[in-house]
Amino acid sequence: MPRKFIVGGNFKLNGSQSSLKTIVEGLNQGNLDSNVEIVISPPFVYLDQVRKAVRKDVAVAGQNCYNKTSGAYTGEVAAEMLKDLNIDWVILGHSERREIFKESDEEIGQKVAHALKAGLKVMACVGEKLEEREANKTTDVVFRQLAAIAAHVQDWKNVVIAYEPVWAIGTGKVATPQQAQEVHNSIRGWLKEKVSAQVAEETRIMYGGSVNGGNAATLAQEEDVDGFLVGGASLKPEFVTICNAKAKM
Ligand SMILES: O=C[C@H](O)COP(=O)(O)O
Repeated sequence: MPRKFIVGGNFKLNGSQSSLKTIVEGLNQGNLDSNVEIVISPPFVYLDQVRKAVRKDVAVAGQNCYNKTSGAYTGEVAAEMLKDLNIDWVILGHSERREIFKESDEEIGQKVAHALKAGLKVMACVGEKLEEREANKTTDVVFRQLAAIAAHVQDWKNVVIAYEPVWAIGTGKVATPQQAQEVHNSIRGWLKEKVSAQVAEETRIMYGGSVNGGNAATLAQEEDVDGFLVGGASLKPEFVTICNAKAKM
């Protein structure tokens, strides 16, 4: 069965009630390819507003969640709380969480385990830094991050992998289609070897890093690119073009 193309919009720390209303209205009026799964991820405080306002064929994700259900963890949000708001997805292991907030591979693995147990679907992010790529350590890094995630996954149906090379995030320096394909193919190979051929075949691998309305269609043609995780451009009208990039082939 072909893998359903999936496009995520990670709004990061951006937006206001007013600007998100405009973005949601744009999506609601947009001509979106029904063969593509679309998930948008506003900051926590706007999740409820966005979920209630956005069309029902667009899902909503948290940008993070903690690995505890409740307790004295000031500032944290539980997977169960996202579920309580009827949020279906969560992004975990984003490089900004890894770098700025010092989340370790193991902590991310625990968050993945907890989120899946709570019934969320997970976009699990992996990706190398520029110096790691230049030192030919891309697959070492990506496989290490992947192993920490995979150790906590039983049912891969609820997991999508987002390959996001750190050097391409927010820099305008998008990976070439060949660079993306090469790593995606390696990730699929890793899944085949370490998990199963079926999981390798069925698990979707998104690319993230400076995707925009101009480069999405070319990237989408690569065999192992099953979608995009979009940052900056997801806040703009061109997000609709990105969502439809596969259909334009
Ligand atoms: O989660 C999204 C990625 O960090 C990509 O961000 P970007 O599209 O702004 O480069």
